[in-house]
Amino acid sequence: MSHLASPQVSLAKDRINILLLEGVHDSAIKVLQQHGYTNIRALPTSLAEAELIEACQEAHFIGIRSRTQLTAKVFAAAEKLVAVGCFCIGTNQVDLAAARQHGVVVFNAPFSNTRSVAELVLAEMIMLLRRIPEKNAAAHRGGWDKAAKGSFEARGKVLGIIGYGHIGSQLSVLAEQLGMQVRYYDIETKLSLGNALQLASLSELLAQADVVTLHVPETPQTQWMIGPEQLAQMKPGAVLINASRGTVVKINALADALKSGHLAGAAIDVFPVEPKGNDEMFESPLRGLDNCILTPHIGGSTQEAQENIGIEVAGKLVRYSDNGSTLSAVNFPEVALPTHDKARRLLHIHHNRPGMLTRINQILADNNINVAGQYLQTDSEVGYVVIDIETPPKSSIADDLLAAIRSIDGTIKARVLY
Ligand SMILES: NC(=O)C1=CN([C@@H]2O[C@H](COP(=O)(O)OP(=O)(O)OC[C@H]3O[C@@H](n4cnc5c(N)ncnc54)[C@H](O)[C@@H]3O)[C@@H](O)[C@H]2O)C=CC1
Ligand SMILES: O=C(O)CCC(=O)C(=O)O
Repeated sequence: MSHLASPQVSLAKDRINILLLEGVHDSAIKVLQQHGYTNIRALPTSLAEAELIEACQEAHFIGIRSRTQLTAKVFAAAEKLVAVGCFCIGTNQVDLAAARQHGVVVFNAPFSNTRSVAELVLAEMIMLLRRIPEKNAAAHRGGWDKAAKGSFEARGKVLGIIGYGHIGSQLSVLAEQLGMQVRYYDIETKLSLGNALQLASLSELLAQADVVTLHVPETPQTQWMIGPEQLAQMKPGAVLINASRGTVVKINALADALKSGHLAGAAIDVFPVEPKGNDEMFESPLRGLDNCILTPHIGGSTQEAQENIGIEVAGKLVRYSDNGSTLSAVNFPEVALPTHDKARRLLHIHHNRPGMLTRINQILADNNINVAGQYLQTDSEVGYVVIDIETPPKSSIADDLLAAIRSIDGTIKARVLY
């Protein structure tokens, strides 16, 4: 087989199409441009599935936040897609398994907006303990509720944190500065910061806390974890905060607990169904309840967080595109790679079956190609091998060699970096 037919088998950067949705911060665009990626389409909103499928046909990289649903159907249609950047923490809006099956690597920003969420929750906690939402609403209507009844300091109160990860643990430290007693429940054993205490069960936490706040990811185990039974276990007059995911709390049950007065208040940032854009009507059984703070999923929406997330996730996309590194990918075997100045780099994503590497190496050997370095990581389903090629020299790896490697049964995707 000749490997000299055509030297150019990877795309020039100006032919790589990048689609950014949901108002991803300009910092991402700057990073991409600084690295030579100029073909960027940035939209302020999310897209519904049919529009998304159309928009994805030509995209090599897509950037989203929490609204865009990247379903198996979208991945099946997005033939050129190489990687997805979630410019947020949560990746539940992406069918990660489908992405992996199509050889699409997914990245996120695991902590850049966590301080913003912790600060918002801290503020809401104080507002709720002081009954500010209903006093504020009354004042807007001309009322003047100056009573101290039902208003409390945060000092000395018990804060119950469900999910003691990046957000929950930062909140724990901030709340202790206010003199609160922190208790938390997590399915993992965690390092307790300060004087925080890990409790053995959710029920114990619900029974003890004056303020309950949720900081868990969306998983099958967290779905509807707070329903009528759990709300009934909370202390009368306690307050609930949810800035995690809308599927964690049964919203009708919460509305009932607020209307009955069993709970004194709530602050909710995330909802089972959220509008796709700023112009779509927000519907919720919580609307109109004065003791409930409603915010439009803005826990992480600060200038600082969005700018940092833009830089972080765009950086991960650039690194994968330029260098092949999948370090910190959420759905893919992680491979950390050195630079490849003196070599061409072949990236091969395949179903994890015995003999894949042997077949790739056989093709390289048949073509008298010398391997300078080889990196392999696999998980139960997918293998990712990166091969640095020193000989033949840079200009002589060609279309037919890549075609031969792509034709190995079990190949999902293969590309070459120059
Ligand atoms: N409202 C907003 O704008 C934002 C919302 N989020 C949401 O907050 C969630 C948490 O964020 P981080 O603290 O950064 O995540 P993290 O992954 O650092 O922490 C999550 C914690 O929850 C625990 N956990 C998982 N399942 C659990 C269960 N069934 N019961 C109890 N604990 C459980 C984990 O062990 C972990 O310690 C994210 O997954 C995301 O959905 C994150 C950022 C912004
Ligand atoms: O800012 C966003 O779009 C989503 C924030 C969020 O929920 C997350 O980071 O998981």
